Amino acid sequence: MTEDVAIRVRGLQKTYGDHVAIQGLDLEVARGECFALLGPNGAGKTTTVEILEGYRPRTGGEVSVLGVDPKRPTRDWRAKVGIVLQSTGEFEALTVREVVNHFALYYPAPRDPAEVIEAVGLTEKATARAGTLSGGQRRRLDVALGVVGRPELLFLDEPTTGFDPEARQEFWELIHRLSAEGTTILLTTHYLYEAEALANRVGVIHGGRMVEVATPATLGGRATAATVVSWDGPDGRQTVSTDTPTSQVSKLAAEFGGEVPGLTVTRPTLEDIYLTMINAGKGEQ
Ligand SMILES: Nc1ncnc2c1ncn2[C@@H]1O[C@H](COP(=O)(O)OP(=O)(O)OP(=O)(O)O)[C@@H](O)[C@H]1O
Repeated sequence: MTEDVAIRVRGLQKTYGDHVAIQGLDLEVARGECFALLGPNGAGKTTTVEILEGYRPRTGGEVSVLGVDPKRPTRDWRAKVGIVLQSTGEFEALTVREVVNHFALYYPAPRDPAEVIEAVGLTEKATARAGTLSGGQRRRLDVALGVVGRPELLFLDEPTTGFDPEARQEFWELIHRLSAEGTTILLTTHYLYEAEALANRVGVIHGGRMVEVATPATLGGRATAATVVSWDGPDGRQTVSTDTPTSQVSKLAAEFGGEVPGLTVTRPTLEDIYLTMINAGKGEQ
């Protein structure tokens, strides 16, 4: 494996009894990259991530994570990998500070627990017992436990589910800081705007297969998709789909002799593109 690849997956297969959850999935994540796995419920995101984390056995295929097959994790490898699971329910009786301090002890070069608690916005709750935290605060604690070991590679499975908008913004800032420090991040999320805010590239999984890998700006032909120009005309709302929105707007401005009433110029969002891809793939299931 070359040094600049953090995760390499070839032909990954996973079956649960008769059910084929992952069928020949390929994935490559570069070191320092933030990569988001997208896909509908049951697509196979958590299965894939947990195989990469070494928590689920695979049925077939090749997997290398930081140069190690997660089937045979070493202690050194475990220390380099940070994990934020979908939810944790232990440590109810310990305070936030005690839990983070406790986790820091497992790692050779941990971050300062107080700084981590601050970074996830839990300083005011540092002395509260974990069992008394709200859902969103609990999730922040999960994130703190994932990053306290200063991981080279961080797995985040739906990290901001239950976060309020402000907490999500703060979390994104934390992820940007970790990215800037060179941490490789593999994230799953159902929030398309979150993938757009954080990820260098996204991969769409559907029915256990990787449908497409691209940057958020180019997924599904997004960069070249037509722009929709809408305005209020004398006969009601008008809409034009065009590859030359600037000239369309200039023409309208000339027609109206200045401001165009109710003018909007929109490109498809990542969510529009994603939903089109997923709906197109439904017939293949
Ligand atoms: N332990 C299990 N035993 C049997 N089937 C399972 C098990 N875990 C997952 N599956 C099945 O494998 C498929 C993929 O599940 P997975 O949890 O990986 O999807 P996901 O993309 O993470 O979904 P979500 O967005 O809902 O979290 C689903 O059909 C699911 O029912």
